[in-house]
Amino acid sequence: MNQLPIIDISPLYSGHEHAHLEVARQIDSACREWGFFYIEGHPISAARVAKLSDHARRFFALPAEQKLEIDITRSRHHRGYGAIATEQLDPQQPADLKETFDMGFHMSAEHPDVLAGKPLRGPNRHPPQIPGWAELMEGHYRDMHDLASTLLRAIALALGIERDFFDRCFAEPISVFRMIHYPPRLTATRPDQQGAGAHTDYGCITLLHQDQAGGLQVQNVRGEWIDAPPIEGTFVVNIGDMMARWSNDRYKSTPHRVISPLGVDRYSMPFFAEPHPDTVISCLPGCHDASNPPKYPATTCEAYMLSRFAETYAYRREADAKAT
Ligand SMILES: N=C(N)NCCCC[C@H](N)C(=O)O
Ligand SMILES: O=C(O)CCC(=O)C(=O)O
Ligand SMILES: [Fe+2]
Repeated sequence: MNQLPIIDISPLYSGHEHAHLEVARQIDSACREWGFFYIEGHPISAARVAKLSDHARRFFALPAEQKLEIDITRSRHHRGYGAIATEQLDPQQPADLKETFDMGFHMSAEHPDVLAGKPLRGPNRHPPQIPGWAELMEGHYRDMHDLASTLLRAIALALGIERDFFDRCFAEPISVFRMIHYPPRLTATRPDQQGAGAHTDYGCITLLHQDQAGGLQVQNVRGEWIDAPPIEGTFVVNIGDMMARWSNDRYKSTPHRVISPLGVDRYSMPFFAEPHPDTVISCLPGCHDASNPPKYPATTCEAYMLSRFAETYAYRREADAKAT
């Protein structure tokens, strides 16, 4: 009831079919009961995580005017730096006390999607001040994509659908890798301001690395907030709203939030796995039958994500209001 499952996924890399099935079964039951679990036995090295953490610290320590050279609110493709209070994940609360760096699947200016002006498509915008930044981040984006794909193949196995079903949907994805810095909580001036307000994620699955500061909380079935404490060497994985919808609510998209610690900075690194924008999100085979018909009309990944972004970003609401 108060303890998220921890799943060792190393058998997914061993090649034995029965071992894959056993891990798939564990992931399936965690997604149905919690929509949240930890993974261990993944291939992302501790050295890689340490390097990324060091880069995050250096980036967020840059002077504000340098970070704002890649301001996400001036990006047509939703990439770059988001200053404190750019996002408001819980509309009942003040905007989030966090700053972010977002990157996506890099597309050059000549790619047909970019030429066509597709909203989430374009080149990444990396800070030039930190040596080796772009190479590290682009390599990590590919590795996180591969890790998400491995988990999605296990989910396909659990659902009894073609093993490469999601691989096809996740070619040229709109997945985002994000770095987040939460400054220490300010109880004196803003006692109610949270690091990240209560929310559910929008996409399919999120793979989160958190540092040792703590502060992530997840809602259990009784609606109580429980801690999801840092566990060295793991990622916290959770289901997003698009996957809940795709799976006809077989899988849960569970509310979570971040209460920033007092007196210490917190750093986290989520990877939001989201498919190709044209992917049709209509009830997955294996998730409906005569007694359990599809609950949601079909939509596309792009239409769904854009509708959700408008809720989170004040600057997008203003832009949308001007446009209409
Ligand atoms: N595909 C993109 N651009 N995703 C951006 C990340 C949005 C974060 C939000 N908390 C979420 O749950 O998705
Ligand atoms: O930073 C964290 O631990 C969680 C962040 C989160 O839930 C999000 O950005 O969607
Ligand atoms: Fe989240």
